[in-house]
Amino acid sequence: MTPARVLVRLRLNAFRNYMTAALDLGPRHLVLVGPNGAGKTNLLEAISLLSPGRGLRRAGFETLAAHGSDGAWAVAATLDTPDGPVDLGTGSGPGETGRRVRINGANARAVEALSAYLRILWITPAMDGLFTGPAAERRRFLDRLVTTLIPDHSASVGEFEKLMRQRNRLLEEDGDPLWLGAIEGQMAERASAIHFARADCLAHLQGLIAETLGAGAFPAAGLALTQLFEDMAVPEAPDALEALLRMRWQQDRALDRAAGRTLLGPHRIDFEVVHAQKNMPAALGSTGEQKALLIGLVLAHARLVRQMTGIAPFLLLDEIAAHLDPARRAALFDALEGLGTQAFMTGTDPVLFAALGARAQTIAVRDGRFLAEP
Ligand SMILES: Nc1ncnc2c1ncn2[C@@H]1O[C@H](COP(=O)(O)OP(=O)(O)OP(=O)(O)O)[C@@H](O)[C@H]1O
Repeated sequence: MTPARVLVRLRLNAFRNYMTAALDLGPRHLVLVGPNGAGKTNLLEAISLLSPGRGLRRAGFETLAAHGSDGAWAVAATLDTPDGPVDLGTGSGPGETGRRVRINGANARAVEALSAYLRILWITPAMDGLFTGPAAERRRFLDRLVTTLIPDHSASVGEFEKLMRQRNRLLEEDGDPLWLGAIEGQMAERASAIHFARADCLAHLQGLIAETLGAGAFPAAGLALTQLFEDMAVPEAPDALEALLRMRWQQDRALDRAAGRTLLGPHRIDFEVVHAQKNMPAALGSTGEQKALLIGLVLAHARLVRQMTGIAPFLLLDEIAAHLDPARRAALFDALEGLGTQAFMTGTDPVLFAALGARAQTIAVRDGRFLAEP
């Protein structure tokens, strides 16, 4: 399936170990090969910054400029879309801690504006411990998935957390109850939207995983959010959840004051993944099995994003082939075809990508420069 959206040109300026670099691409997948420290992940990170957020390393924008430069960096891309080419760019000036986004030469009002043109999903080695690590990492992962469906979701999570910190401070200072009530009301509004966005995303994903990835290399996963309330079910209507949370936070003020934090809310939720064929928590799988589960989840999500938004998300797959046996690798490459998207993959050994054949363009990277096909 030929992708409807293709990243045809990428330019980097003073971005990490790239001084100036340009890459012209066709509709095929891209495989970047090179030794450790060549700049493969840096290139994926540059592409990831064409979506809202801090990119696949969650790095501070002020750390992205080439070491020893004046602190300015820029990433620019040309995207072929069904409506014609679109120029996208992002970057920071010297000493800036934020970043700006430009679309077809004009400053965008918000970074979320990028989502009208492309969506991006990624898998990196840092996610290898996703199922065994802390709940906060899984929550962040889930929120990133939701954000590829609902671009404002991450901003809502950020606003909720900011309000919650205000509530915690007010509790500590024994602040005005009226003021507390107002903050709890705003928290409840966001918390309800956040909860239902996460739950809906998992419910849709669950259906798609069973349908498309149930058998074979990427085992079907059972997905569920942990309980929001220990003692009662979540009401089905968003308004009812909002009202209930407002009431519970008001009731729990003394408890939360003693604990020094807000004990109840969407910031405490985890999500569980079960290896359905083995009926076993994902965390008990082998390294390769966990990787396959993660890939299954992300590929199913890519399908979901395409179904719900009409945009097939680009996939950034950093060091993806390393832990997969040859059968799973071949299955991954075949699965990419059905998604109708461009994938960008990295590895130190081109042999691992041989099964892609003519479906991919291979570019060698050395010291922040692109070489011809190896
Ligand atoms: N701000 C920066 N300025 C200059 N160089 C940087 C900056 N940030 C990172 N680097 C360097 O960029 C180089 C390439 O890093 P990158 O993570 O892209 O390597 P890689 O090709 O993915 O390697 P590996 O196979 O080890 O994962 C590293 O040597 C790193 O130290």
